[in-house]
Amino acid sequence: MENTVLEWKDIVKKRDRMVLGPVSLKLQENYVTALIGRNGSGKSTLIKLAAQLIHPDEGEVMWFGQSYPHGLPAEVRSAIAYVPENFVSEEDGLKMDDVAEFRAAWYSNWDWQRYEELLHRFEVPGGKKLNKLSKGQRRKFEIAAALAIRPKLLLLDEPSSGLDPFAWKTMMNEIRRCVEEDGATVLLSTHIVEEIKRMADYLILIDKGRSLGLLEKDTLLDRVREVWIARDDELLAELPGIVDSALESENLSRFVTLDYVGAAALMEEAGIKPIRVRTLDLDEAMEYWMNGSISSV
Ligand SMILES: Nc1ncnc2c1ncn2[C@@H]1O[C@H](COP(=O)(O)OP(=O)(O)OP(=O)(O)O)[C@@H](O)[C@H]1O
Repeated sequence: MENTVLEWKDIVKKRDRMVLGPVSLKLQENYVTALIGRNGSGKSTLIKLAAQLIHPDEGEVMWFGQSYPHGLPAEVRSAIAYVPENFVSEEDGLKMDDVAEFRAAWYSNWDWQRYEELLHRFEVPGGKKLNKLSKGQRRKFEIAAALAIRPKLLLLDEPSSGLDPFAWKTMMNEIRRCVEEDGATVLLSTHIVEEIKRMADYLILIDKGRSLGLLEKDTLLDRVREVWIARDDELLAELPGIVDSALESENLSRFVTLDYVGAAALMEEAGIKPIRVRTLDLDEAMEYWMNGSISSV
């Protein structure tokens, strides 16, 4: 049986102009899950709850099967790395190495070799104060420091923001390495389809503070198809999961279904063979999902 590393259980968090939740979601061990959704939908709020930077108004967050409403104990906290979207200003005037020393003392699994190696690969100049780093360099430092913790749970809020393409590729490889070699579980919020394609095993879609569910990426791709058949309006009206349809010519219909297995079974029953079937790209499939068209499994 798979282990649950993180769980949001009936979570409600009230924000100025919106309410996140109720949300119930679980992350299984050793997978990468991408949080997707429009700006302001609640992705960072969910991640901050997972980092216990904020507390829910209702419900509870569980880490490794337990809730800690009065604060994460040191051994649990030291298994969790968090790279925020915006960095804390209290550390601005400190030198990188001093911040690293501080974190090394705090996190029991801190790996100096990994930290140095990552800074070298990211080409971040050593010894600088954090506020003297460029935005991308600062993010590289934070990613290196997060990975140096050798976390069991890695929380990344839009990690690629401001990274150059070389650093972006290094980051993606290193995150996968962290999952494959260290058995880490990763949650990252992103707007970048390529990042989801390359890294994510699962997707969570957040829309206006609500979860539209958690789907395996491959399941999403398997479900959605664009199909062309000889015109049969009666059959088309019965097919499941139709989200888009058009008459291409007098005798040719085209439709998109979110339940291709169900649609194919009905077509077979009716003795209709599709003329053409197209698998959608991830960004197209995600767009249908975002439009509220697919429920989670
Ligand atoms: N500290 C806060 N206090 C009050 N409201 C907040 C706070 N932080 C965020 N919000 C509000 O909560 C909502 C969700 O914000 P959140 O940052 O979680 O969205 P997001 O999905 O991460 O957005 P983006 O993709 O733009 O980063 C927004 O309406 C935002 O204005």
